[in-house]
Amino acid sequence: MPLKLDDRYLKGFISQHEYEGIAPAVKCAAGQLMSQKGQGSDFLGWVTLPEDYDKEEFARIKAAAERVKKNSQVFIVIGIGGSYLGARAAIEFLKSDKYNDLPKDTPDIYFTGNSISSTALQELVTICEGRDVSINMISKSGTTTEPAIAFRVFRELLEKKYGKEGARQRIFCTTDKAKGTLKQLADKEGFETFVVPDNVGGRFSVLTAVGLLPIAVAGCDIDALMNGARRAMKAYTSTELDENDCYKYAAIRNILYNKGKSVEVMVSYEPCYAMMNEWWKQLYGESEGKDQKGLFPASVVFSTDLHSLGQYIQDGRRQLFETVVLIDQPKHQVTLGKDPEDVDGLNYLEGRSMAFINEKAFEGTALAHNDGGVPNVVIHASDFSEDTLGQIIYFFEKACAISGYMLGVNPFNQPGVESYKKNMFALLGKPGYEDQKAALEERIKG
Ligand SMILES: O=P(O)(O)OC[C@H]1O[C@](O)(CO)[C@@H](O)[C@@H]1O
Repeated sequence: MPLKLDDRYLKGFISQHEYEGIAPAVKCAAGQLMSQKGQGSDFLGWVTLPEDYDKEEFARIKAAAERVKKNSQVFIVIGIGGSYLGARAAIEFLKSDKYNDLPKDTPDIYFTGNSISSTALQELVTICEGRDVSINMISKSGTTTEPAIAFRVFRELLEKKYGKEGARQRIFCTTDKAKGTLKQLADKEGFETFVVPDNVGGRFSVLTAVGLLPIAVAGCDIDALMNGARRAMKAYTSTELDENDCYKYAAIRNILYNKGKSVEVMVSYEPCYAMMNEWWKQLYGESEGKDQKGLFPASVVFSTDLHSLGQYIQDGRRQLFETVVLIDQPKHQVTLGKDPEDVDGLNYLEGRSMAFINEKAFEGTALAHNDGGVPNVVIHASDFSEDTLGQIIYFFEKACAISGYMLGVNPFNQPGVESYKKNMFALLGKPGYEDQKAALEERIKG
């Protein structure tokens, strides 16, 4: 079943003539994207990736995943941003946010190199003690500090445990096909490598080896994932808004942004979607937040966060709209039984499934938030299958590109992230940053 955008909770916030008003801008953005004439057009490899991905490498990914499944109890995935969020989000969506704790015949999977916390790193080293471990080091640039630090620690751990040759069989590197420190290191040490294509940016890379190897190690069907993405690629081509929910979502975001909404809150009613929210936040935040423009992407999981951020969304500053992703078919059903004494007063729900209760929670919340002045865009997906996930990924990637072009930014660069890196390198005394060091230290002294 294809994704379905439901606009009933936008009534009173967007009128038909506003869709008509923005339609030419959507067409223009789609033209820029599909003719490859817009800004950042060197990074459009993801557009046709579901069809023209490297089939030989895809087979190698599956073979590597089978080897890891057989010889490892723990699989450590090292990467940050687009080099980790998509894989983790997919595994939690398809399997569970409690994947490591549930019974399974695949390795535990841990993600590291996504912070500089020695506490987090050391805890993971402890978890690996006495267990068979393989590593996937992922960095498109091959130079990012956070994963490089973690890789140094885990490479040493594996070499101590298995010897150089043994470790070599257990280390997989996903990086640029030719350049970067990681590629050089992998070639020198003889680690198996997988490629992040030049024309696919980090946040658009989940359907390359970046996401596919960890997802396959978790026992997910990566063929079905690519099939779903391919179906979305074929489905979202019309430039008519009422025929293309992907472009309609991009249009709605821009209509609401233009009338003063500055924060988009991604809402899910499933805890296993929380990391998909994180993946989406990087996708939209890095793509649109530039030139002093862009919606701020935030996220919540309901009903959990209705008991924390719910107050603000209902009643705080009115700069928000919500995008709700609803998964129609839960992975597991739970139905409420009867308590003869009804001490908890829940007998009125006897025989009701939790999915039904969750649905009523959503409907009640959407209406309440509408009453509080918060528009809701709703996107229905049918289930937690690989096929559906492939569609969701492609839907948000393509909508992001269209939306970014409508906003007038280059959706495919991220110049802003360099600022913290430069300062950190200078403060750490990295060669080449000597001039900035003294000035920064002076500012810190105050
Ligand atoms: O894969 P890399 O090159 O290590 O980059 C990781 C992440 O860092 C960023 O470049 C930001 O610094 C993201 O765009 C990217 O997803």
